[in-house]
Amino acid sequence: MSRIETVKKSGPVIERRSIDFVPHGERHGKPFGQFTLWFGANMQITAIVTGALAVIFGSDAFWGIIGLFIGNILGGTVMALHAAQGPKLGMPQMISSRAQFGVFGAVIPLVLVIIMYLGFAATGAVLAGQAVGQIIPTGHPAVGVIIFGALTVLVATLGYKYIHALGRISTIVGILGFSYLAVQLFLKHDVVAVLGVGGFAFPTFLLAISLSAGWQLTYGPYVADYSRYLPANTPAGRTFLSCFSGSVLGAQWSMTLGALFAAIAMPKGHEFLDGQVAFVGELSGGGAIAILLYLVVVVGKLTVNTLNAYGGYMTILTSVSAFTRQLRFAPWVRFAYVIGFIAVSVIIAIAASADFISNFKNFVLLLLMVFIPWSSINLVDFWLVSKEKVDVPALYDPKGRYGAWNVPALLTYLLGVVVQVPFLAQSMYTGPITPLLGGADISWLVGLVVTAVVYYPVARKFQRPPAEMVYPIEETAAAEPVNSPSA
Ligand SMILES: Nc1ccnc(=O)[nH]1
Repeated sequence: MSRIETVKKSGPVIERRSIDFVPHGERHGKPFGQFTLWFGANMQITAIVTGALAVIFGSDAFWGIIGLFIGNILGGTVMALHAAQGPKLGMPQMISSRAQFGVFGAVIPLVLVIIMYLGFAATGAVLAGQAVGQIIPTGHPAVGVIIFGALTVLVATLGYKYIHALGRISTIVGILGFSYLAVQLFLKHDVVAVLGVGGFAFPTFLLAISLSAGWQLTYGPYVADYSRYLPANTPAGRTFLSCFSGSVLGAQWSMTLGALFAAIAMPKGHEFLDGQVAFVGELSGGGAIAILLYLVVVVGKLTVNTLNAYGGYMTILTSVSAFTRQLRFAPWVRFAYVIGFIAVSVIIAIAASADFISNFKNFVLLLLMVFIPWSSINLVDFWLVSKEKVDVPALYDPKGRYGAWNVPALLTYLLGVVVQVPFLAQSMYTGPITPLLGGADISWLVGLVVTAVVYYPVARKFQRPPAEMVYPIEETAAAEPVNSPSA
């Protein structure tokens, strides 16, 4: 038992748990914490870039903003349905997907998710590194990236409590900074003049919806990680609403700014695209205010990048522990994994910052394709088939209820990936149906719906969910959830 004692000795400063079940006695917090974390995580420059892309790819600013809003609501619903699982599960989302795919089978979506987090961490570090470079000019872009990476390692290593604290800071900083930007935008530019000039076009409207829906869907694999310490009897509706409203409002605010930036900068020749971070500084009017706005950029990116690092390290641990069968990990193990993960992202960021925008768009839409079916299978199983009941010990046992490889689920997953191919609109590949839709990529919607419709009867036939939630043995001795939702 020496391993567990090492964990305990480190005290409460650094989080003790990783992919193991959070006992009811350690549950704390209120659903409102979901709002601030996800609002803060979305008040960031990459969301601004995503909003700008809607206009750059041809949407009128007004219709682009409406399309982005619809996409945020659709994608945000899926994302918050994952979040609402956290208090019940008491553990990270990706380990719970062993309930659908089997203890080894879950490794397939896990590896893809790890690559996605790495990509986000790398692309995010490029932008945040630029902002750090504006605050502390060294002449070497790599220095900003490395400083940002070090900050990410710090917060992700401290863990859950500090990540939520950063979310609260980021919410306040984001509201102040983004309000200032909005005011400057309206004072310096004739914003109303750029609205509605392009008219409505269905393909570009669909594209705007897909961009923001895709943005929200990327949070699915890790959003429940940040609600897993909430008391198990927290009403799912409250977790859902807090998370949903935070993520949708934060993203919509950022994306609206982005769509307007792009609409205004475009006639003068893609200014926003040429240097997103510098554009924000210029809009602020320069000087001390610009420095403050660069700080706003760094804080927003730090929040979401910490989620990438923390979610990334737990996903890697989940994959590794399928084979090693280890259950608990000491804080130094987290530190080692987080540092390894961030080091790789920093190296990619330094090596590959050119052509950032087009790579970013392709990257998000391409990776979405491989885990949209994961999202669909997870949600259908948890909410409709297993009906919120999980056998927690069996998640750690390839010979248990969930087995090693769940072949029906894995085949459905494969189908969910393949069915999207005709609908793809990628720089490397455009599906045969895409031109009929004017070039818009709706593969995400096809993937979500087809996978859900196929998986439901499959799961009804093959899944054997427990009649009641099964907790680890040490928990069953204790009474059921001890904290009230408002504790
Ligand atoms: N899931 C994410 C979306 C956007 N940016 C990130 O860094 N991560």
